Amino acid sequence: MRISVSSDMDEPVARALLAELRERGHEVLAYGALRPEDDARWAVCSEAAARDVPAGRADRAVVCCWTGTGASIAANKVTGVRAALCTDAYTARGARVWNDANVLALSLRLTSEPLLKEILDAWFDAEPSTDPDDRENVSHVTGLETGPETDFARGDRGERGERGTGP
Ligand SMILES: O=C(CO)[C@H](O)[C@H](O)COP(=O)(O)O
Repeated sequence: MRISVSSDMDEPVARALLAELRERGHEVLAYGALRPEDDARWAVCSEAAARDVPAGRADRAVVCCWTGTGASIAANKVTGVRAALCTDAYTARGARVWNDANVLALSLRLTSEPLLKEILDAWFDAEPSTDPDDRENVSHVTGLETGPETDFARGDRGERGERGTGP
């Protein structure tokens, strides 16, 4: 696969991520502090890496910052991106299976190199669920990017449940 990778900090685990992806046979496009002269602000480099996915320049992206939060927020603002901040392998697997996440966000602070490998194993091994309920959730999230607020989100009682009717 071709993977876009960004980090706002030139940390050992970010370098390990590049090396690990290349070791696994992926082509890597680096952004931010991982590329000379690039803009390393977390908002900017995360956006740049994430944009490669819906644009077809990359199959997936991995965006990193110290907490992982800013990188995931920036990536999720890009239309067509479903970015998931993952701090363990179970979450990374779930992000692929249930969320069909196409961007992985990582915390440089929390991700050790052994944990990084576990997260990448889970992230690349898992496939999106074909369960109709899971696909409907993914479609719903995709629709939020441009669509109007749904009755369900407004809290109207619908056939799906009672959300919004509590105290
Ligand atoms: O975790 C982050 C954003 O979510 C950043 O990595 C952290 O805030 C450091 O950024 P800066 O060097 O710009 O202060």
